[in-house]
Amino acid sequence: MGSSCKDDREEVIQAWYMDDSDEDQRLPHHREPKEFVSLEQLAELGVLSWRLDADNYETDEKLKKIREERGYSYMDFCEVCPEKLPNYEEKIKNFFEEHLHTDEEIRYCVAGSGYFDVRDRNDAWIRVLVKKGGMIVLPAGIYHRFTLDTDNYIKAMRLFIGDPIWTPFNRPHDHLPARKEYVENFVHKEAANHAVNTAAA
Ligand SMILES: CSCCC(=O)/C(O)=C/O
Ligand SMILES: [Fe+2]
Repeated sequence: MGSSCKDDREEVIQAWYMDDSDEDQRLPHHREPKEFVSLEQLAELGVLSWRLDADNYETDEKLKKIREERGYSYMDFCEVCPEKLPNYEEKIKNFFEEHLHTDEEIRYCVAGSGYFDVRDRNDAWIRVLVKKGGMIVLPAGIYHRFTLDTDNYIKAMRLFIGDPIWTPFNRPHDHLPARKEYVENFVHKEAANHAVNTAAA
């Protein structure tokens, strides 16, 4: 993508490095000065993203193609707000515990917004804001967490390959094969690529 051509995903997905303040988790938690993270940098961590037409998800050919290509046979919706989510307080607390899954976490925001925080290669938190129309895939084995923002509402489509397994493994679970594979593919290999590219520049 040329530098003059803005990536339209940036209108619905933005990412930045977080500060380490203990203030309300729903605040943006930008560093001072702000340190944004590009969608390409997220992809280097295995975090994939798309912009889709959230008003027409039933008939959206782009979503259909992604589901077919990536084998996302399962789909349901998760609405996070006190009125709609059973055991809201407990769920919100659990979502924000740092954890990993043994499969991809695939979320497509069809209304509202929320923050998916992911660890970078050096274990720093990157906050990923996903708004209506944003779809992200967190790879199996990446440490992450989720929180609502101050608007307190998200409706997300959840996708999965086959029968869904939602089990979170709270950190530390470094011995799991999914974690070892993640570290091999996205921490070690990507660190080596980065070193080569930096030396060549
Ligand atoms: C917006 S979907 C709720 C968050 C969730 O399902 C999850 O697994 C977070 O890590
Ligand atoms: Fe998760």
